[in-house]
Amino acid sequence: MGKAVPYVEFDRVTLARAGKPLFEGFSLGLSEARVGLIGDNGSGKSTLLRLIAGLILPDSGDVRLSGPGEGRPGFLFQNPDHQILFPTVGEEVSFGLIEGGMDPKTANAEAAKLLAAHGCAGWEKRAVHELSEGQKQLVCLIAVLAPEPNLLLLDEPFAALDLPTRYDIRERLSQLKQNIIMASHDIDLLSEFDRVIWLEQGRVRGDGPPKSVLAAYLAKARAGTEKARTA
Ligand SMILES: Nc1ncnc2c1ncn2[C@@H]1O[C@H](COP(=O)(O)OP(=O)(O)OP(=O)(O)O)[C@@H](O)[C@H]1O
Repeated sequence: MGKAVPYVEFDRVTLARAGKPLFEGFSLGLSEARVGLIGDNGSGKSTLLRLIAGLILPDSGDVRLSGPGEGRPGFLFQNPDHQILFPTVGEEVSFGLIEGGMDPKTANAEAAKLLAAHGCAGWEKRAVHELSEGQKQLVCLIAVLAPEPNLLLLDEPFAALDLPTRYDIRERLSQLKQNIIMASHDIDLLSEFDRVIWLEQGRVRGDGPPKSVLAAYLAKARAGTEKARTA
């Protein structure tokens, strides 16, 4: 069987953040439908997702998107408050459709349909600031999916959610047809992915099937805890 063609390709990417090198000659191709990113705080997961989304540009090298990576990816941030732009749920969901060229009246009707399809019928006029964190995250997910992006980039979208909401959104994600690249600390969720990449200080420390990469990451984290206890 031939090697799958990557839909995201980092080609010798170099990037400094706050004057410090983070990625140096970083090359990586992604061709799997569900790719997980794991790594300690500050290892570069969010920055990698932002590079893929084109929200930041490399200092040198290229990030290329093709095939299922083409078009503007949908980006779900860790904190819905960093994502939400509008006062009402309806405006938030219709925005991406209007931006994509749909006339506002059709976009509003479409937004209402999408909300209803996700169990949020009649939410159009609701004020976003009155929603719970989980409800906000759900609205963000519906808004991100509305323009039907080929690729979804998810930056620890479950961190602030209670368990039932986490399972609900997780179930919704598992049914999506889109390719997904997700940064997460949720070992259970990542164990269902096709490939997991372990980042450490802007480098790939582990890469492969979830079972082996997650086991190695956990072992390293536990060893660190052990060392701290005996120091
Ligand atoms: N906007 C920014 N300006 C300057 N430095 C930044 C910025 N964003 C991130 N960094 C730095 O880049 C490095 C990687 O950060 P990044 O947010 O990509 O890590 P992460 O793996 O997503 O971490 P976490 O798990 O805490 O979300 C860190 O050293 C961070 O301080």
